[in-house]
Parts: sequence; C-alpha cells; structure tokens
Amino acid sequence: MGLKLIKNGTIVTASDMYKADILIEGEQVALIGTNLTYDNAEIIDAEGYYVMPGGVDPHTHLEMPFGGTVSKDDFETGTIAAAFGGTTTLIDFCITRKGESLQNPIREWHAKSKDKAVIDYSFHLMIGEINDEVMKELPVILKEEGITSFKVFMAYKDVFQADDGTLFQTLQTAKELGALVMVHAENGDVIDYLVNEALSAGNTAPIYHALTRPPEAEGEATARAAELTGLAGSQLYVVHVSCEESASKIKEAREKGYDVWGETCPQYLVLDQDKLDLPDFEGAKYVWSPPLREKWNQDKLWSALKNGSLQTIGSDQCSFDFDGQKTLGEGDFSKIPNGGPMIEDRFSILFSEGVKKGRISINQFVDMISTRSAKLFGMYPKKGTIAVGSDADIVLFDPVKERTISVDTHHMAVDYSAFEGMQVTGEPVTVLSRGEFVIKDQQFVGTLGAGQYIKRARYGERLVNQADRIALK
Ligand SMILES: NC(=O)NCCC(=O)O
Ligand SMILES: [Zn+2]
Ligand SMILES: [Zn+2]
Repeated sequence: MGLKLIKNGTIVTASDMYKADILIEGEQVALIGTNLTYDNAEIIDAEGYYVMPGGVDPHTHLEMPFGGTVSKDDFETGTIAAAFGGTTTLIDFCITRKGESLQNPIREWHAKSKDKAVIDYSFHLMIGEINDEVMKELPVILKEEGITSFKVFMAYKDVFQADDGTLFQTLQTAKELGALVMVHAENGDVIDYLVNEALSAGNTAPIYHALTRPPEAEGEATARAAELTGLAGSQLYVVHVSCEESASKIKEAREKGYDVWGETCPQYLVLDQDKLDLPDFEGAKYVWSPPLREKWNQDKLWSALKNGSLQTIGSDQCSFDFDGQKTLGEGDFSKIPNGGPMIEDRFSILFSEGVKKGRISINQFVDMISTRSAKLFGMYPKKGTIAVGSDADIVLFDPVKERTISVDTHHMAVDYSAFEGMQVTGEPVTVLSRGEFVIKDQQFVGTLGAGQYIKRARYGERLVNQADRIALK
C-alpha cells in the first residue's frame, strides 16, 4: 500500500490546531506525530499551509432537471470544481417523482454519478408524498443505500412542494428509522399567490423574484417545520437559511429543546438583493430560492454562525448558464431557472470573509465547512476530521494567498460567476481524496469515477467503515 507523508504543516480540526506530520497509508490516515520519517513514503511538504479535513458540502444539485432545463454542472465538472474549492465529499439531492417508485430516481442518480465523480458523494432523498409504497420502500432504501436524510420541499408549488401532512409523516418516519429530515422552508402557497399577482400587474423583471418571496414566507415555513418537528419528537435540518426571520426561528426552536439545525450558504453571507436589480436582465444570474435579502441580514447570519444557532455551510450548487438557461425567463421572472454556481467558492469565501475578518474562529470554520455536516449526515469520523483511521481526505490550504474570483478562472461549466471580481484571501493548493491527489499544486490530477458512493450511518451514529454501517442498529 502506498505511503504518503505530509510534513511541516499546521493541522486544523474543529477542535485543535497544532504542528504535526501525517502518515497516510493507502486510503487512510495511519499516524499523526512530530518529526515522522519513512524511507519509502512520498513526501508532501506542507510548510506554511494549514492541513485541514476536506470540505463536506451537504447541499448540491448536479445535473438536476429543474425549471424546464437541467442544471449545467454534472458529476464531472461539479466534482472537479468542488475539489478545486477544497471539498472532498458532497451530498446531492436525488429528486423523486410522485406516483413512482423511489428506486427509479436513485438508479438514475447512480448512473449520473458513477463514472464521473472525482470525489466521494452520497445522496439525500426527496420525499414528495407518503403512501403505502413509500412507507415500504424507505426502510429498504435506508438500509441498502445508506440514505439517511430525507428532503421535503415546502415551496415550488405544483413542482416539488409537499403538504404539511407529508412533512409531518416524514418527520415521524424519520424518527422511527433514524434519518434526518431536511426542509426547503418557504411558504409555497403564499409565494405562488404573490408571483401571480406580480405578473398580472406586469411586473416581470428579475427583482420581482425577490419581492414575491418575502422573508416572512421563509420565517413562517421555518417556524412551522420546527413546531412539527417538536410535535413529532423528530429531527430537522433547515437548508439555505437566507435571513434573520428564518435564523431567529431556528434559534427559538433550539432554545425550546427541539432537535433543529440550520445551514446557510456563502451567497447569503456576501451578496444582497440589489444584485437582482442589475440592468439588461443581468439580475437573472442571481435568481435562486430563497432569494438574496437586504444587506443587513448578512450580519445576522454571521452572528448566528458564530453563536451556533446556524451550524453548517452548504453551497446549494445548482448552476445554469446565463445565455440560454437564465434567459428562459426574459419577460417572466418566474420562468428563470432557480439556482447558481457556488460549489467552488464555498470554502474560500467562508475562510476569507469569516476567519480572516474575525467573524468566526478557524476551528468553527472547519466545523461549519466539514465536521458538522459529516456528523449530522452519518459520515463521521470516516469523513470530517483528520484522525487515525479516518479517510485521508485532506486539504493543504494557503491562508495568505490572494485571488480574485472570476468566470475566467473557475472550473464550473457555467458562463458566469456569481462572485465575479470578489477578492478572497486563502486558497486550497493541494487536495487528497482517500489518499490520492485530486488537486496537486492547483492542477487537476484526479480520475473520473474515482469518487466512491458513501453509504451513511443513521442519524446520531458514527461511520467508521462502509462495512460497519451495516452492523449499526
Ligand atoms: N436554491 C435554488 O434556487 N435552486 C436549487 C433548488 C433548491 O435548493 O431550492
Ligand atoms: Zn431549496
Ligand atoms: Zn438546494
């Protein structure tokens, strides 16, 4: 088995920061110590770098059919861009269809990813309805696929939206099975009404996407999902929290003792609603849901991250070209495909805007970008940390390197960057996935299909080896 020795770096985990060397044997971390030497090991010099666990992105939509088109980055370009950005594991949403076996979309998602992914990945499962068939399939899927998180959309009426009965039953079922329920928390019925009202009044520009999805609609849905979770005695993860109205509801729920977690995304931390008002339809580049908010919300989100009422950072990667995809909504904002290209800049933006600007500590950074998601989604300690026995998913990160984010240099397949021109400090330089280089000195050296599908442990349980998962209760 090949040996690699990472020398002279500063290891940073969710709890520690110390100088040490790391011996990698095959796919795993074999030893951590000072002044390690091995004659037959390949030396990786990490002098001046932070050595961090690879990022875990809990929220992506690769090659996802949506809004009359398909998101542009697939498991090839999406995972390559993720790796450039320091992410070594992602969890993509498997989108199901009502009235059909859940196994069909799962097969489709395996077919889309298997020969393309360059980093490890897993799937969340969308629940659009609960019926006898679904109830029969879920325990089997949980056991055989290791899918231990279910996603319920409270928005996108007549597309993905599920009703409250479905959400409540999903919460009850998840409690029984040991799964985590995720919600897109926006009141889809109210939004549908406001969208129709705006269009009838001739208000068709991209900014009306934000104006018809007010923060109250997100706060209300968040509070409703949290209360239903308390009632079911279950567990909930609120994806892409965009505003104070929602973050405060999560805080309140946690104070009541409900098992509720919250994720926000880089875009809500650094961009604001004015982007949707850019001329020449350029605002369409910033159309996703929930929408960008008034700028003051950014401080509230940073505080929520700092004080622990929000815990993770997902990218919500769902990229569409401006030309030919976003432009489907010219003359009708409701037809602009919702989503943006975020997978590559999650790590750098959180480090630069968070750690460098003193808003969060470096250990909090590692927790938010990697460890917490690995724990919540049943992959820890195989993923999400640097420890003996963990997968050698490791990022060598240069904390002082400066870069300007641009479509000209990014690795996503889309024709624009949502963060064009933004200066960031800190950049992943070398990235290993299970002991193999994927990015070496900022060059892609990985292999298509080398990424493995991860069967995850149940909510609250640990994952040591794939085989161990089967033995978990
Ligand atoms: N966020 C977004 O606009 N698109 C992806 C689907 C979702 O997460 O709602
Ligand atoms: Zn969503
Ligand atoms: Zn999403």
